[in-house]
Amino acid sequence: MQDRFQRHINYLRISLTDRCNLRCAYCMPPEGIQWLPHNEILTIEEILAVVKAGVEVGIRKVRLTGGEPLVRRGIVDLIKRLNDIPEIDDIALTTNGMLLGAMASDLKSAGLKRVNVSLDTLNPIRFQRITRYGNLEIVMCSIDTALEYGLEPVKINTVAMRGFNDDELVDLARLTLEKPLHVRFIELMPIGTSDDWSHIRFISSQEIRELISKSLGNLEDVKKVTGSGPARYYRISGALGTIGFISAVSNHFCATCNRMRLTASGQLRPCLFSGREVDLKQVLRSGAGHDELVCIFKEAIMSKPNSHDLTASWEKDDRIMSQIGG
Ligand SMILES: Nc1nc2c(ncn2[C@@H]2O[C@H](COP(=O)(O)OP(=O)(O)OP(=O)(O)O)[C@@H](O)[C@H]2O)c(=O)[nH]1
Ligand SMILES: C[S@@+](CC[C@H](N)C(=O)[O-])C[C@H]1O[C@@H](n2cnc3c(N)ncnc32)[C@H](O)[C@@H]1O
Ligand code: SF4
Ligand code: SF4
Repeated sequence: MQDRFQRHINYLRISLTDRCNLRCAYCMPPEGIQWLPHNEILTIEEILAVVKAGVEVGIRKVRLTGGEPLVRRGIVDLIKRLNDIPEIDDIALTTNGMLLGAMASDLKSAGLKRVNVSLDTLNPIRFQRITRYGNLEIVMCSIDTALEYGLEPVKINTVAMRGFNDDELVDLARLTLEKPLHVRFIELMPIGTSDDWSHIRFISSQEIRELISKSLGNLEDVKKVTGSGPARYYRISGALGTIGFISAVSNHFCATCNRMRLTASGQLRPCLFSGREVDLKQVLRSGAGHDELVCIFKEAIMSKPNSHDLTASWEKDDRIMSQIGG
């Protein structure tokens, strides 16, 4: 359905858990956060009830995220059951890649269509520094496994950070020359937990683009890479994959926003950067039926804000990506 600003809303991002097996420095403190108790997380049945209500108001694409969605028990079963909903035509996953290699076969058989894998550096020491518990080799193998199983398009999410990976952005872009990968550079957003990883490290998409085209030549426009997100895509001449830019800060894409979010604790959230949420968990647990859920979903879509300007609210926020469902 359309919201008040004539945007077509068809995409639901579902956070399966606030937990994670890594602690990326820009996302979480080293000790982690206060995890939600299990009974405060939506069950698989409850998630499915929300998706079925979403389908009635036009949801056709779902993305499973978190926290780290692959640490959530029952994810394979959930994907199978999402795949059984005829109206859902795209089931995607955003993951840090640590468990993806081992699970790729089951995920594919269950009906997962494609994956986006986070990868901020190609240097093993830096990788461990930024993720604190991650292992670069495992993640690189997972990316190859995802390609082998046809979980395509395989997209790589790279947060660009000055003084951390700005000297590697060209090498990351080069990954697209030999493999059909879609490497997306994401602008660092001011919602992490540490001042060391805040606006002082911000690099704009335009600066990254200039850096890459200086080294690798002109970037050709690419019209479409399968997906529902806000990235703009380009190709290095002759490359198998593409390069994308997610300019959440310098050039927000709210005018074409197509999404709603469901947090792990069951809040339906119309906008990543607006605290307004509807408590669906309470509604579900007080015995609401399908029609009531559909009504609430509709109202939440109609309450989506026009936009959110991150440059105007650069101050640190209490909420972090893994809690909202990044
Ligand atoms: N400002 C803003 N940023 C978003 C939003 N959704 C995703 N992002 C950013 O884009 C990054 C990549 O998102 P992904 O989870 O890989 O998914 P996507 O780009 O929406 O998905 P596809 O294009 O369908 O593959 C996220 O980590 C966020 O940094 C949004 O609604 N608003
Ligand atoms: C919150 S994670 C959840 C899914 C999974 N754990 C992963 O890392 O892919 C989703 C994406 O958000 C990005 N992210 C987290 N904090 C961010 C920030 N402050 N600015 C920009 N992107 C951020 C991560 O790099 C990752 O690509
Ligand atoms: S970015 Fe993803 S992998 Fe890294 S700490 Fe946040 S939720 Fe975990
Ligand atoms: S900031 Fe809000 S309105 Fe803008 S693209 Fe993200 S979710 Fe949509």
